[in-house]
Amino acid sequence: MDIVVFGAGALGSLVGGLLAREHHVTLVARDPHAQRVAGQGLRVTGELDAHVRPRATTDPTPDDLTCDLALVTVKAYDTAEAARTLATGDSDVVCSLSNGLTEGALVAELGDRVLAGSATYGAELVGPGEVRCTGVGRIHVGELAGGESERAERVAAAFREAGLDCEADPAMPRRRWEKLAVNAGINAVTALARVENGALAEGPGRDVAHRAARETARVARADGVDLTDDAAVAAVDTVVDETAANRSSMLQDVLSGGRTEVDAISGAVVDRGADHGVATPTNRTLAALLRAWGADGITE
Ligand SMILES: NC(=O)C1=CN([C@@H]2O[C@H](COP(=O)(O)OP(=O)(O)OC[C@H]3O[C@@H](n4cnc5c(N)ncnc54)[C@H](O)[C@@H]3O)[C@@H](O)[C@H]2O)C=CC1
Ligand SMILES: CC(C)(CO)C(=O)C(=O)O
Repeated sequence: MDIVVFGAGALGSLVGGLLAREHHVTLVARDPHAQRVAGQGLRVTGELDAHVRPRATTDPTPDDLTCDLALVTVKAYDTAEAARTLATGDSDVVCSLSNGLTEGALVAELGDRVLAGSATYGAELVGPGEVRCTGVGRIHVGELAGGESERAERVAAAFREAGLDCEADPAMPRRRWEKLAVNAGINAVTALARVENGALAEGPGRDVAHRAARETARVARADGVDLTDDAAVAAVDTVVDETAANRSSMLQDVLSGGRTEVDAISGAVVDRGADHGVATPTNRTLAALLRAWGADGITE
């Protein structure tokens, strides 16, 4: 398969690097990472080990973006710009693995080429040309509206050929909301409390994460998605357990002084809740604290 990974930072470099073991992969990244990958290849270290030579570019032409599959792995707030650039090429299918509710921005530019996706692999960019796998997770792809999908099956099979754990999921809307509940709980609380995911296995952080997840499930149901409070809480507990040693991507953002995805995660739960008249006091508080940090954040 010809695959473009748009936004090859931590997650995109890990997934793109693993896909390059079997497929023709182009990473759209920023320098110095892109330059190092183009010159010396990409090293995958940590829980997985590979040295691959995908193409890498900072400034893709429409030809570079013409492919069987475009994977979007930018931060949620960069999705709209990524979609506008991808629209200059001719990709058969576009699938985002970003956290948060980002599909709207993709569909606005790319229409029915868009599939939904979610990933629970853990990735950290060590430096130019090297990405560390901090957790072997799973990828799901499927139609935005749900249902069986030949093209999602094709994408999942291509991922599996390259040794990634990937399934096509006919219940993608529910899975997306479940992942949102996980991120609303884990990412926001670990970023504010400055703890690894495993710290939410017990204690006061666990309770806040559960409240945020239950609120997200209530909003999901108001949005027509069948996600129970218990399922959302169980999903948080499972991810806490499976990724105990991970620093969530939002904690990594806070520690590096970067921008967080608060608008697409806690903020999206609050906004969708308001649309449906569902109260979301925990997510509202978490979003306000994250935005207060973002406005004037201390990183040490
Ligand atoms: N890192 C992780 O373990 C996981 C991350 N995610 C989600 O995946 C998404 C990406 O996360 P990370 O990889 O951690 O972020 P990241 O910041 O490491 O990677 C995003 C990359 O996209 C690049 N980018 C953005 N716009 C670009 C453009 N126009 N041209 C070229 N490059 C561009 C940025 O320079 C950056 O390197 C987020 O939504 C995150 O929440 C989901 C699961 C796990
Ligand atoms: C699954 C989880 C919570 C892993 O840390 C994640 O999605 C993230 O860090 O953004």
